[in-house]
Amino acid sequence: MHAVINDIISSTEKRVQNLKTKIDLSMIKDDTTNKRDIITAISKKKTQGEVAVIAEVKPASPGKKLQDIGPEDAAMIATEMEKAGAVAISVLTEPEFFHGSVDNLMSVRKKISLPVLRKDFIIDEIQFNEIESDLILLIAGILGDKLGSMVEMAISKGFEPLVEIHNESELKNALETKTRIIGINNRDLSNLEINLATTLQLIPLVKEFDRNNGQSHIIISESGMHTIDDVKMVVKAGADAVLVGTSIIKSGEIYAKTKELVDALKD
Ligand SMILES: O=P(O)(O)OC[C@@H](O)[C@@H](O)c1c[nH]c2ccccc12
Repeated sequence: MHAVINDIISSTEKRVQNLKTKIDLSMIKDDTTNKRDIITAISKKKTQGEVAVIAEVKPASPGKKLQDIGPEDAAMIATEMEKAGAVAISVLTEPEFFHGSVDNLMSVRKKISLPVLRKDFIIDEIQFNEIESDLILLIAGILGDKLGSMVEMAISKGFEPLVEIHNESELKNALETKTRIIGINNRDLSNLEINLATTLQLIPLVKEFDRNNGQSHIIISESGMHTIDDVKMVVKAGADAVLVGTSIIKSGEIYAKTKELVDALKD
């Protein structure tokens, strides 16, 4: 792990300790009734010849500020993304390194009707009780042996888990869990470098597993995509959806940039 990731995990451990003193167990929700389904939404995009773009409300990444985003701005940005045809919205809730907040997520989920992904560093089940979302990110490289049980707990709490992996051994671990969605992160958490070839290399392994086991995972390519060509490349390789933050936020034209990527397959 890169030093920054270790710092993020330490900071998350403190947040979790703090949550444990604050969250009353009676607050635990297992509300599976009003969840928004991303799997159907993704297949619908495909039949329309559009790219399933999960657009991310991302105020910063470690050491790089993008845009101050409070709850009102988050809702406005997400509304533009929804209008432009995004299939789902990802909202950063990690406060220290990504300047996100659970208030941003709450505000977004109230304003729009797309499925919402909670983007954070989930290391303890108590975090499932912090806020409601449709999907929740679980990072294989961080959870290690705990991945399978965290996936099951997330499901029992009504979340659709999105398990993020970056290499073959993390993928193997992910495929042993009950997750239906695999996110291939093009960013290597050990050096923070981006390489879109990660997606191209790992997709065939998922497909092979699915063929041999009669399963069909949804594959999302995550991070480092900026252009129509980037998106086309990973979709042609078999990605069912793409997760894009930085290039949409940095463009300053949320609607236009999101739409450009949604329409990447049209000419
Ligand atoms: O901003 P980008 O390069 O388009 O990437 C978005 C998303 O993939 C990235 O924010 C991300 C991927 N995995 C994460 C885990 C935690 C926080 C953030 C992330």
